[in-house]
Amino acid sequence: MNTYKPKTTIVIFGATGDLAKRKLFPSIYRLFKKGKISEDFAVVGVARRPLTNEEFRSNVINSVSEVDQNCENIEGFSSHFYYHPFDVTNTASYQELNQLLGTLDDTYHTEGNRIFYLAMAPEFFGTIAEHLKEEGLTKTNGYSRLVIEKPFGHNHPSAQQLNDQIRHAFKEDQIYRIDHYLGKEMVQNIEVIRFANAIFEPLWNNRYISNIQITSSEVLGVEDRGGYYEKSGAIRDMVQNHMLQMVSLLAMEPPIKLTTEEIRSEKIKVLRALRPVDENNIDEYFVRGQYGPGTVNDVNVNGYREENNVDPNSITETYVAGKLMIDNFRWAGVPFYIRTGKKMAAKSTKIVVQFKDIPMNLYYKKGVNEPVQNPNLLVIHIQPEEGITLHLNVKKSGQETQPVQLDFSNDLIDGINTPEAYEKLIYDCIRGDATNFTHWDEVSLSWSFVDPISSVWESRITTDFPNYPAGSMGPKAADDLLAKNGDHWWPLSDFENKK
Ligand SMILES: NC(=O)C1=CN([C@@H]2O[C@H](COP(=O)(O)OP(=O)(O)OC[C@H]3O[C@@H](n4cnc5c(N)ncnc54)[C@H](OP(=O)(O)O)[C@@H]3O)[C@@H](O)[C@H]2O)C=CC1
Ligand SMILES: O=C1O[C@H](COP(=O)(O)O)[C@@H](O)[C@H](O)[C@H]1O
Repeated sequence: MNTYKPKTTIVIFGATGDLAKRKLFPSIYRLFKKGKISEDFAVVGVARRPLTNEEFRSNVINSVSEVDQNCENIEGFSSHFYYHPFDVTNTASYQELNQLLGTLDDTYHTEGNRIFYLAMAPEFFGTIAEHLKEEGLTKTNGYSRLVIEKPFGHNHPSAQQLNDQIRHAFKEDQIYRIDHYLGKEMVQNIEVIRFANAIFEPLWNNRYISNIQITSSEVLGVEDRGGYYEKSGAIRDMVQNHMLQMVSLLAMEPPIKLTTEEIRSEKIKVLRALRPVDENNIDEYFVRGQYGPGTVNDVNVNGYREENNVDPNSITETYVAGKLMIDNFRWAGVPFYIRTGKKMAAKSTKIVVQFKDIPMNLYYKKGVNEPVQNPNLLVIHIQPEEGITLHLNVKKSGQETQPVQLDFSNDLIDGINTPEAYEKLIYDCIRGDATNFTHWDEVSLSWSFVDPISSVWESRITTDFPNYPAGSMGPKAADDLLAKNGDHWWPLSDFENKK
């Protein structure tokens, strides 16, 4: 059993915000409840609104209680929380914060270990990082780590500028860029499924795999984030980060060791091998969509253009489907299809690995009654359910076959909900494991891939929007994208409720 319990002070910038309330406080609590962090920890909340320590602690208790029904020792937990109100653009306040951190280092014996978690709007990331260095908050006997939320830039130039700014204050190995998909249990399982199973790795290439499909569909729309989303769209919001991260985990070569450097280095090679898409070939590879009014779960809902803080003539895409080609030896000729969108029929993130048909299928006869040929599929269920399904063919009667499924459901093994992504990522950061955070090179290559696509879309005014009704699985053009290759999206409904 791992008995190492790291000691640290976590400073949350943006401690009165939505992310802190919904994800960060409950995740830190779960680590505390499971005994994964030592009693020697403190959390300092920073934001502008004037709260006392007691009021802040009460907010923490409320937010934890909302997601955790069984809040043992919540008072004890909240006693580790302190609140320090200030405007992060105010230089003088950082010195006061430093004094507080010095006191907490002594009170909690944290050995000067400090994590600065930037849960604030991105325009503050650079300023805060610079102030932390200039005002001496990073100069301690322990470690100083910077956790940065998304979005990391709006495009390559702005991401580069932000990176240069934070690199003045923190070295690359002190920076933990969050991609919360990398904290999901089944995303972390991709490597294990591939590299710990003799039956998969030998087949994991263009000789045996026909195509790989990654779907991340959402039922929710843009909610109250219309202002942000208008400038982002689905390509920046989901493709540049989460979707490309899943592609790189699925396509990377086996790392020589399971170290942060080796794993990241293999992922980076995948991103370097992505076939560039530009104005000359964009329609061959990418499709965009925007939801119109429709019905979700039997409720009539607005279209995107009717949402708050959205331009009534907006051409922002709320859906993207793409065919990604990885031009390397292993994957030449194998399409990686991705699709993601808001206000779709189901909340679901799934990966479907479709294997090639066997060279001569004795059981498949074209002609009368045409039995369906069922390719072998490996389905990785990321969310809401977590597990793996392997689709095989077995004997039905006579010379007919029928598809069957071998299921592994993660709930059955653990017997409890799997940990929140944020809980795992915060724990990794406290322990200094940056494997499930993105290196600058990954961020940079992802923006380089996505930028030409978004600039073409922004420059080409589409008259087609809205082109899919809320509650559907996206525009027809996304089906055509695969049909051109003789492929089709595996319907998510085929994989639901099978366990
Ligand atoms: N919410 C979510 O689910 C997700 C959020 N993110 C990212 O996390 C970050 C935070 O998001 P979210 O929590 O939703 O944002 P919110 O708008 O809810 O919170 C912003 C926080 O920043 C504080 N703040 C704003 N201006 C200042 C200032 N000048 N000085 C000090 N504090 C300030 C606010 O407090 P006050 O007004 O008291 O100053 C508040 O605590 C963003 O980068 C977002 O993109 C990423 C993924 C999911
Ligand atoms: O980063 C983001 O992710 C969420 C989807 O995350 P999930 O864990 O619920 O799949 C998305 O809604 C949001 O727009 C985006 O910023």
